[in-house]
Amino acid sequence: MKNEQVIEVNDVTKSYGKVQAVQGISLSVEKGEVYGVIGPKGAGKSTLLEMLMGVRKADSGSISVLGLDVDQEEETLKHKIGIQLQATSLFDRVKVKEALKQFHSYYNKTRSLDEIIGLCSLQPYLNKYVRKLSGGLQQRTALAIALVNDPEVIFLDEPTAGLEPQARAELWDIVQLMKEEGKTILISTHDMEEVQTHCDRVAVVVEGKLFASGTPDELIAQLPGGDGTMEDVYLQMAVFQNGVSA
Ligand SMILES: Nc1ncnc2c1ncn2[C@@H]1O[C@H](COP(=O)(O)OP(=O)(O)OP(=O)(O)O)[C@@H](O)[C@H]1O
Repeated sequence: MKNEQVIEVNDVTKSYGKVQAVQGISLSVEKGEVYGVIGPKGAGKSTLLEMLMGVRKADSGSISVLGLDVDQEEETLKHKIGIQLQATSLFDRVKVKEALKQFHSYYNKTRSLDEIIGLCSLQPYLNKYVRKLSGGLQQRTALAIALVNDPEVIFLDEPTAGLEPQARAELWDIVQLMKEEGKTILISTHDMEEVQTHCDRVAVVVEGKLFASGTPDELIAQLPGGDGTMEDVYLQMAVFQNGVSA
């Protein structure tokens, strides 16, 4: 049986003035996958994710998420996806419980707050101000907020950046639980160890283009000698980008 495609991206481009941030990317993501997006700084990862979330409009090409066109059916889609917002922006002046309740009230279809609090182990922090929490707890709060509408697809843009190992592990534990529930997760990260351990498939974006994609094992098999780690894949790709081995 063919796996269900949850995200289909077809030849998408996006420029900011003269900067061609995304230049003709096509990819597809299956239901239940943890799909990593990796690449050097400025490669176009955030721009790509933002277009998939429907918060940034592509210049050309098409994107369908859960069978919905992200441009035409943005309103419907908003209720079916979860976006991990940066904790510093929207809700850092409120307490964890208040932030959760506020976002919970925006949606018709929701997941029980108690359940989300349990999933994200936030019980001890409910009456603390978000901005006073550690980076890891802020990210967990942001992830909890992304789960309030019980989304089928979850977008995480560098959720573990700057976190210590324990906080990273806790965040990935929640991602794993979501995967086990059949959710589809798209995640950008600069941490190749995380990619190798947790991602089912990976898109390598370099200078706005899809340089390679596949499972971590498939990408590693493409290395000279066919052996190594995702760190080696990343280094190889950065070398390619500098034209050394092109
Ligand atoms: N709002 C914007 N206006 C102008 N240029 C932008 C804007 N957002 C991104 N860019 C440019 O587009 C290119 C791709 O940026 P993007 O943030 O998508 O890359 P990224 O791979 O997510 O980078 P990072 O790893 O640093 O987050 C970069 O050259 C960046 O400077």
